[in-house]
Amino acid sequence: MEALKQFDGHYWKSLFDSRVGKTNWPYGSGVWSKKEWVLPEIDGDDIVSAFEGNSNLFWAERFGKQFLGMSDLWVKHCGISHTGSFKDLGMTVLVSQVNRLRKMKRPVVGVGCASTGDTSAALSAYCASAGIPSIVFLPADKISMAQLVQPIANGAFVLSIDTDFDGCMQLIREVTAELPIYLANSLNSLRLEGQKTAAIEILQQFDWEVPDWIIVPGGNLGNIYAFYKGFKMCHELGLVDKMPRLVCAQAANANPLYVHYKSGWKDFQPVKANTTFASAIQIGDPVSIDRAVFALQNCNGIVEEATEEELMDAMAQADSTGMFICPHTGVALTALIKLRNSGVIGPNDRTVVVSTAHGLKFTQSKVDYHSKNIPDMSCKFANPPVQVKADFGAVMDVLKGYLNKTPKV
Ligand SMILES: N[C@@H](CCOP(=O)(O)O)C(=O)O
Repeated sequence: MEALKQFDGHYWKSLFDSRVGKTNWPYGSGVWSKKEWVLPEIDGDDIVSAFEGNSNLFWAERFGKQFLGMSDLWVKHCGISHTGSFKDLGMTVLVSQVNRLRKMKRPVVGVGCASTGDTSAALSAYCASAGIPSIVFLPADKISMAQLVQPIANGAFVLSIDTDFDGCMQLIREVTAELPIYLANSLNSLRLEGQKTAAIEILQQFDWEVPDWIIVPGGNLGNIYAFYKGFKMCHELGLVDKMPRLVCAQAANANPLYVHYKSGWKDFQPVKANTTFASAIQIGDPVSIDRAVFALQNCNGIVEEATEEELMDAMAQADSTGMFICPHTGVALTALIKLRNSGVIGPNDRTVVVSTAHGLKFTQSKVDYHSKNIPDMSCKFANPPVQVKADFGAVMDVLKGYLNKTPKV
């Protein structure tokens, strides 16, 4: 009891030994003694930090080395922003322009968009901030709860329509042709002017050295063109001496660009987009198809696709290295894995994967995966919580089993 009062650690060690047995305990006894807890000095290589300085650029060291044998893999987290996706970059430009138009007494009664969740979140937030009415068309039951609540909370006029994103897009185009509602989807080039700044920022973050590869998830396809535009502008200004190669990554369940690419860019055909965990890119008839094809053709680009199992496994693997990404970034990482495995992307190629939205918008799919609650998916990287009685011995037994399986330092 004296030891317990002093709380010097030895009490806990002896209790542990008596419950689970000394012999299997892999660590030295010193780990429990107070003097071992004097902190050693650390040097720069020891520092565990997600981001370089203040930026949203993450060196994916563990994911790159452990899973792909890569030394120079980076993730650009565009979802670490006000509404949690890259859409903020373009929407601030567009809504600012509308603000100006309204001050000039131009007849703009509101701003509207069709959305799979992120565009509507950004539009509604910036409009609310400026006091401009926003109108959003959402496909009923096809976006995450976190995304649905964003425009609702921001006071947008939300129409939940019994169709898919392509149906909503068609409707908002017809409506904005009739009413003075300003269309905020990415066919509006103001959006792309904002989004292209992510490319410029990447170059700045690498001190104007051009990465070899940029991998971007693609749905409505405005963003792949925005990245092209940003890199192209810097190239033409002489800030950099070459273009990176762009890879557009699609979900196999919504892959019109991939099919088009595989056909050698023959006639484009829209597809019926099937349900995908990458719900923000569940789009079969992308509005920016021509611009995306132009961009990819002009930078020796590639299109890849990811099955549901591939994208969920890639997301889980990335999360296990501390990333907590969205399923769309899982699509982009799958493209990377495929291109790395086929040798197209080399071990030392500087590669940037664009993470488009915050993982917290997609917790349900992560919960389903880690609960192994997805039909026809083995969920091989699932990490379900362990149910255990509120009893010291039971907890210690479970911990012993776990610690015996973990790599020893
Ligand atoms: N994924 C998008 C779909 C619409 O995109 P946009 O960039 O063309 O406006 C979304 O979040 O709504």
